[in-house]
Amino acid sequence: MKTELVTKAYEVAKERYAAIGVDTEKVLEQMQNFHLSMHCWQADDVAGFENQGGSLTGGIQVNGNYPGKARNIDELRTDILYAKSLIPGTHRLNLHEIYGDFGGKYVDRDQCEVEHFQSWIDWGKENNTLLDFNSTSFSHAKSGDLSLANPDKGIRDFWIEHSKRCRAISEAIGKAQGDPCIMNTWVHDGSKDLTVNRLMYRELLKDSLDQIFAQKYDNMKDCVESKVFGIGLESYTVGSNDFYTAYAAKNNMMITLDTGHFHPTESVADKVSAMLLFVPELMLHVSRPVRWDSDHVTIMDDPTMDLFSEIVRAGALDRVHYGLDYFDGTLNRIGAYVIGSRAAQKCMLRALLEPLATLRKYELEDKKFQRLALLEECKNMPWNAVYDEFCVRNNVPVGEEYLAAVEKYEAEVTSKR
Ligand SMILES: C[C@H](O)[C@H](O)[C@@H](O)C(=O)CO
Ligand SMILES: [Mn+2]
Repeated sequence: MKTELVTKAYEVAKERYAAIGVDTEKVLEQMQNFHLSMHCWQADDVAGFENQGGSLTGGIQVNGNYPGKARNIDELRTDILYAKSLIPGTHRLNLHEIYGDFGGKYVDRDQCEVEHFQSWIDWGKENNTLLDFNSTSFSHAKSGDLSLANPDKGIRDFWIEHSKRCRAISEAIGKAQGDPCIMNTWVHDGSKDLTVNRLMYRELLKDSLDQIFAQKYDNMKDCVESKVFGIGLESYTVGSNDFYTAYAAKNNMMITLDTGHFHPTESVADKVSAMLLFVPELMLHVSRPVRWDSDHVTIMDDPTMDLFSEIVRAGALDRVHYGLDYFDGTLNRIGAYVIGSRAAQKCMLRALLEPLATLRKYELEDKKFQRLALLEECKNMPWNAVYDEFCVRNNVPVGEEYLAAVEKYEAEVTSKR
């Protein structure tokens, strides 16, 4: 696309926004400081490099067998860097423990060490990419239906040890990169059918978490992720939303809001202002549920736009971390990264371009018609010209131009796998 065309459209947009009191240059600066934490697991359908040949378990599922998924650490890194080259701005990478550099050996989950992530730390430095981390309770012989809430002490201790080691790894990553590494704890623990022991499992989970989080660190931050249900674990989830909201509030910890982990009609956007009054920060797992937690690729849909608007309206840009979490094996996986990342950025951009001062003035003056009218007109404002300008300034393809770039990589790289 001709840069002059984009610039021309941006200049018009700039004037239109200035007329409603919005400074697009300031917003573009804010967008430059808006960093996603891209999930490493879209590149290989959550397989990882543990080398034990098992299948994906733990209540999650990937559908599709689109050719060209990353088969090893080098392919995964190359794919992620290519995806990043098509997304404006600078972004973090969110690793799961099973993506360690295990050198072809089988390293069990209770044996993982910082050394298995040293090459990731080096890669992050070389590629200007800060890292986040996740413990991994799924896809293991000891995963079963229960990990940290397992009444079997041996299994529970195994997962407690794993989680403690993951926190130590996160601390080392955070220290090395000079920026806190955010570690997410999500365990799938639950029950397919009726259980008469809801309290006992939750007591066990609470006790496990207390043991895991007893050690205090300076260079990592913890977050805990709830879920409404898992596949094959439909009747009960130990780490429900109520459980983790209470746990995080009591322990002054960060909560992870996965947009696919709530009842379909529940507004995740509405949780932002409620939770931020009681927990220090939020981590997002931006996904797209379709009927169930199906982890479809993020798009610019109403729930995602609402979510980002609520963050901006709450003045909470710096209290939220912006992880993505979807895994779709039915389409080009690099394309999936680009679509989802750009969609999240567009939702944030639209939120930042809202004439909030005017809208709030209308609301306080009880001008309901004016408030609604302006909210409606915002949808028609030329926000897309601002996004295009953001792409130009970051030297990445504008608009649909990235399709050709993804196709080229497919032809030259992934189709040859
Ligand atoms: C792979 C992730 O850890 C996983 O998706 C988790 O965050 C989740 O959302 C499970 O439904
Ligand atoms: Mn998640």
